[in-house]
Amino acid sequence: MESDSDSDGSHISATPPRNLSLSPPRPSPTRPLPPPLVVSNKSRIRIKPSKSKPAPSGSSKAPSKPEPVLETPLSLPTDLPFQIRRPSDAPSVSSSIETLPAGFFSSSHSASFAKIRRPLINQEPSVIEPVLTTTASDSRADSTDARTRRKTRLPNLIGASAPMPTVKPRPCSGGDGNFVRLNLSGKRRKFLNKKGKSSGKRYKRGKFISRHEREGKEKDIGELKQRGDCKIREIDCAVVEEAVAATLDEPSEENLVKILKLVYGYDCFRDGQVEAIQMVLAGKSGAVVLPTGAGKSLCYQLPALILPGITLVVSPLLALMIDQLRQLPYVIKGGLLTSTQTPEEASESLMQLRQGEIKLLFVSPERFLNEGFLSIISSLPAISLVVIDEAHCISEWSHNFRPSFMRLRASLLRKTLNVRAVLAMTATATTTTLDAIMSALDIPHSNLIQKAHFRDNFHLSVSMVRNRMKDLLIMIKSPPFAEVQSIIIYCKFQYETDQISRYLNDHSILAKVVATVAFGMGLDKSDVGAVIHYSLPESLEEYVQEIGRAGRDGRLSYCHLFYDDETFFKLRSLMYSEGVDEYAVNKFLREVFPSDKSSCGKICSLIKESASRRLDMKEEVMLTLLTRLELGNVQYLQLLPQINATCTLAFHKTSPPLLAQKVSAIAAILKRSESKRGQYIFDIPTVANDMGVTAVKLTNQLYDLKLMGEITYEMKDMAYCYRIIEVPTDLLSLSEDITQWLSEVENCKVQKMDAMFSAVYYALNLCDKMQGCSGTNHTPCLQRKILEYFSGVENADFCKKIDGQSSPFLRADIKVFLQSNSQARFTPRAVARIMHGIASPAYPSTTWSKTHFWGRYTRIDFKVVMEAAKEELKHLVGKCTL
Ligand SMILES: Nc1ncnc2c1ncn2[C@@H]1O[C@H](COP(=O)(O)OP(=O)(O)OP(=O)(O)O)[C@@H](O)[C@H]1O
Repeated sequence: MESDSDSDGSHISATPPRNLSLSPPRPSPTRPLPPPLVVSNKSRIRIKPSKSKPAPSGSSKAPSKPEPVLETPLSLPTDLPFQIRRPSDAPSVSSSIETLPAGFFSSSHSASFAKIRRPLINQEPSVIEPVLTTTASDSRADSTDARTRRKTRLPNLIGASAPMPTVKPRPCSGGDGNFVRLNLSGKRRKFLNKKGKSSGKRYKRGKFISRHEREGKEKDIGELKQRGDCKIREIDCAVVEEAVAATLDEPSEENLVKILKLVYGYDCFRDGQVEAIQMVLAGKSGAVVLPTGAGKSLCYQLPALILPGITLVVSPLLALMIDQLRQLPYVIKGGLLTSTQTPEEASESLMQLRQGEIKLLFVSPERFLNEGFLSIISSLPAISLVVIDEAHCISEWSHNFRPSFMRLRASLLRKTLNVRAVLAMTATATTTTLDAIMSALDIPHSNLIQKAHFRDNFHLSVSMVRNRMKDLLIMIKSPPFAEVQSIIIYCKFQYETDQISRYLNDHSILAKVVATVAFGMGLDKSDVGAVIHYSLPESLEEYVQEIGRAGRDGRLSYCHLFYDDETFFKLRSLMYSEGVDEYAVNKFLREVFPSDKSSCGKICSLIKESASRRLDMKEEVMLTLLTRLELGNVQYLQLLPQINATCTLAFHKTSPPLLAQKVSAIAAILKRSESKRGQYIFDIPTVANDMGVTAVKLTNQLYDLKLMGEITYEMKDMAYCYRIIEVPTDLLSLSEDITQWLSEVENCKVQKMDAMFSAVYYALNLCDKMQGCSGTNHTPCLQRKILEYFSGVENADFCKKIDGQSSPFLRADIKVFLQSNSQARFTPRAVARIMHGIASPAYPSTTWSKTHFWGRYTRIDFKVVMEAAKEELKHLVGKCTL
């Protein structure tokens, strides 16, 4: 297939290159990179490692009402990129949580809404794995430029009379290659505090902010509201309204361009935007697949302004929602609804929604679990449009599947919520993923708007690693990287970021370390001029998303990837870290469904941590299975918001029997609780079932009693909560079906990893260096590989690093391992995981990495190891749990 690059790739952008030598470093991929240039003060880079802290466990000590919470706010530096990864050192692209940009809550930040405040009591654990970001602190561009070109980021508050920013006309972007206004200041964005001084704080996570700081933040938000009211020149609203009315009557391109100019200051639309906007304005549902940074947000922002009803935007990460809310033009009144808000704040937002003060509402997919939310939303004035941002998260065949996105189906959106049109947007969907998205949302193929998969302003290169750290240092110090304003370095493991940070600091290079997937996914930071992949990405989707953070100003950007076999083997092993066998699926189903056939309607819970260990199944996998049991062909259960399942309660005023006479909840608790040293311990769902109420209702009643001083209580054991709809009659065939599905998902992940390897291998070894490729420029061939991959083209030169070959020592080693651990009951998968050095809930690395077989066979296909383990276990009947 033809590359979509129309040049030799050394200068592929239609727009001017950065003011630097275009010749990239010239090392051959297998030879060391050139010696470092002398680093002047001007090009120093600061690195500051982030510290990952475990999410606080749920506790009833939280002062606010114990409403179950599904999203997790993390405050991270707003001026920094960041990445959330899986809890272990294993990398993962899926995260069922939401994150806030660091520093978002800090008093110095120009926060754009006042709604995120409450400390979480029921949150999913999250671990941040930093992406190392290096940001050159020199300011090469002159300050006049800086003043004139700095992008005005205005808070988008919910107030009805929000004034408009001054809008300057911008040059026509003219296609995929031209993007954001340039930011040549070379200076870091500083967020000013109340006194107009920079706070100096760079990194703070929401969960750990003190009350004092929180109060400061709220004040700031109030000030921002005021500032918005008085300091910014208003656009003539009447003119905008007139243009909107005209466009409603006749949604012609001419009318749309008028609004575009008035509101954004852009002269023309980019490829795909008008079609998408017109489709949505016509009330049609559609899918939009445009490259990273191509301007997908505009495809829903303009309709949100024009359409009479509300636009809901479902986004996978809180950080993205905030970023997008912040970037909304003032005329579009935006809001955000998350379960991190207090009930009062949430109802205030809902009131504003009802009164039409919010036109565009960002929500997380988890919100669609909440019946209260659904009934409120369906009672609202018309929802004109639901937008699914990062829609690939809907599909299990994508690189970033999120079970909660599965809920966003046409049936729910159209039938239950009576939504007029649905718009799915993504930059990274293979044909299989796209089919899955469109079928889930009932979008006809004729309504697919798909443009180039790839922007054309990337200079891509790959090199084989010798000494990765050294190679990196040399690369950062050499042109063109040395002259780029901001560089992101993506790492897979947190320890790598710490190592790199120390190493670069030792070499007089300062850099910042920051984290979360949000920066890999959708954040729009215009001054990133280069991306370095310190480790191999897990898929071409991930690669494309991550390099997509560079060159968003339309200028040529440099993306280099360091490849080494060791990392590849390690990552490929990790693709098997979530897999589950039929044995475990069966055990899981038996735990989920009570043996009592008359349990339909019953509320049940599954305590996450203990179940995960017992079943040797990751919590995310359990959630995926529960979601499938809800949304599969047969609805076996209905997922409810997560709760803390175990409550320990103490009475303070009235004696328990007396209080029980007055309060039915207490009577029910006394019947079901175990008394220990004056405290009453009980299971929330059990008592809720007895009372015929939901777990949330029961906890609300307890909260009221606590406010009255009658009781105090503590809650623990975060659990998935669900109502049984139908008990499956044939558990065996159901587990068979689910296992088959899980195995296909696992194979798909491995194939993605192999495709990533194949593209890199091709660039390094097989490319004939024709059509612009060279030892240091692999743009044409990588582009071709990416395009083939996304179009589902099978190609002959697809190469795998790992085949089905075994090792003569494998069986013998497994035998020795089993004999020396005869006390344990292994499954073949558990053995294979240990041989591949993959930790799992029942076999944590803290214990099992001590065996010298740990990770010994990463170079042998996981399935081959598993087969060998199966054979060996057969010989050890009694110890085998096949
Ligand atoms: N017609 C246009 N002309 C000029 N700039 C535009 C136009 N449309 C959008 N932009 C700008 O392009 C930048 C990138 O847009 P946006 O963040 O919507 O990209 P995206 O497609 O959502 O990218 P990603 O997939 O990486 O999230 C924004 O700063 C936006 O203001």
